[in-house]
Amino acid sequence: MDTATTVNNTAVQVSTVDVPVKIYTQSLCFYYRRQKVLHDISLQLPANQITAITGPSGSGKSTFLMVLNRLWEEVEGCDISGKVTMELAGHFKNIHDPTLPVCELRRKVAMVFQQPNPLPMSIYKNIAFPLRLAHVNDKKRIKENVEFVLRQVCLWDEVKDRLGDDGRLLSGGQQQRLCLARALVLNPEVLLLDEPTSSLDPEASNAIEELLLTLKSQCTLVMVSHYQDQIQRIADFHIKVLNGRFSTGLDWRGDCNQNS
Ligand SMILES: Nc1ncnc2c1ncn2[C@@H]1O[C@H](COP(=O)(O)OP(=O)(O)OP(=O)(O)O)[C@@H](O)[C@H]1O
Repeated sequence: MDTATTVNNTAVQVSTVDVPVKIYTQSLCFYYRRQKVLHDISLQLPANQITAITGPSGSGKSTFLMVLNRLWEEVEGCDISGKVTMELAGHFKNIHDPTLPVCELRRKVAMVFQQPNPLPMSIYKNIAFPLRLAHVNDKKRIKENVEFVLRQVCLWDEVKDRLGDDGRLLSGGQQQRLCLARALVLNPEVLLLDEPTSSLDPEASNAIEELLLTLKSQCTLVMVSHYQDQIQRIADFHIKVLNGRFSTGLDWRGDCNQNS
């Protein structure tokens, strides 16, 4: 592995390779009820790459993901300082800019959680719901999109005859793939993944890893993972966290071209 050396406003330079930046954090700190759990994080996340975040339990990995789509604002007693800038629809924006409504940010920055969280509605509606929220009303288009993303996450064959069943009746692994499909249906620019394969069997896990590699062409992936072998297989960059402090540079997988 190589280590990132220089950063400017448009690219992370890793050895002799320049990689465009999608997300900057500047002096980012995060507090739960005044307890500081993220400490002064300034880093750059490369566009259209998979960046893996690893670290011991409780070190702040999930909290960092929640900052990137402002999900922390739904949790009582939290506070933040510093700045997060993201390239969205071709423009760099402070994600806390009042001109960027949080619902619009979350459409572009989707998240899949460690614990699958299907909505209390049918399998079909779980996927159609975000489309409806985004004012997509064309039933044919919704149907096509639902099928497309369910195929993408290798769930279509298992659920095509029971699309009206409650999503919560699926197995844990199926629920995880359903939630990934729901995250993908609005074509996010950034996909945040918190242990995306932790509830999957090896076959489903391999299929999802393959999918994540293909998604690099359409979005930037930031993935928390405890699995070193998974990081070796699919991540391009690697950031380590310890007690809310992030390693200063990105470790770059020298053989990342294998995953391009
Ligand atoms: N809602 C909350 N209120 C108070 N403290 C919290 C809350 N959520 C998380 N924490 C604390 O913040 C710190 C970081 O938690 P976080 O969930 O981000 O860690 P993590 O690295 O993702 O852990 P894991 O690998 O176990 O999922 C921990 O000390 C945790 O106890």
